[in-house]
Amino acid sequence: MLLDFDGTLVELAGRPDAVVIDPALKALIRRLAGTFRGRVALVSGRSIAQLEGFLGETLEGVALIGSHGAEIHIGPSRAAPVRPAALIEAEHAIRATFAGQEGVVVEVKTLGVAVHYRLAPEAEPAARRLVQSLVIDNGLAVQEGKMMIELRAAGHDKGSGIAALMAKSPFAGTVPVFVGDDVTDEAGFVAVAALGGFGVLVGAERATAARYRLRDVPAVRAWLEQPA
Ligand SMILES: O=P(O)(O)OC[C@H]1O[C@H](O[C@H]2O[C@H](CO)[C@@H](O)[C@H](O)[C@H]2O)[C@H](O)[C@@H](O)[C@@H]1O
Repeated sequence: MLLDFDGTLVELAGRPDAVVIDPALKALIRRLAGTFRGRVALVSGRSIAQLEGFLGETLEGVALIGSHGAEIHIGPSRAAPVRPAALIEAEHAIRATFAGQEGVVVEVKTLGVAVHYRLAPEAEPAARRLVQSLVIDNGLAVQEGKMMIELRAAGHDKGSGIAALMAKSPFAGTVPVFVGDDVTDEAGFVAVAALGGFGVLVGAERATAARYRLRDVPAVRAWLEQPA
């Protein structure tokens, strides 16, 4: 059972650090880790450090794919690329452009820098122009997201992360199900289908590689709460 985080397990919030982790979510994740005997993973665009910050000990027995597939933790095994040096320059350029612009949030992650304009939608064109101009054969790629655009380490996506996870114990030989809501999740839907499993899109109908759909976060949580 492979689960996206923002917009799937937790409701989207105005700012990246404002998501609400309720006790029921922690209890659900613990229960799933038991039900699926360790074959549960969070698959997020967030860094693993961010996920651990939100969920702490709840993640015991849960595998983690972070940074859009670049970081993979299964038990004691840890894999992640080196942070591209170009991210430092990119962060400076982004901060210089949006300094003092109310509502624009710059999120610095282990392997990326994101510009969020959920609270300042008028900043979207400038954010897109800037981020796209900063990819110049420097190991960075543009990642689209909901009301944000990000520069991140190139060469990975949620599909490659899921494929790597599914090749390892205790996931190898099982059928993957991946639940997600965002464009970054589409590569994951393609990957699980190629492995004989299926994707579940969260949200309104759209063109997708997922086979099934759930309406929203409460619908995901209710589905996962059902007895196995
Ligand atoms: O792959 P995910 O776990 O869904 O992470 C995708 C991005 O989620 C976060 O941004 C989104 O959620 C924020 C908090 O609700 C919201 O303010 C923002 O508009 C959304 O795009 C996170 O901040 C990003 O780093 C993740 O890549």
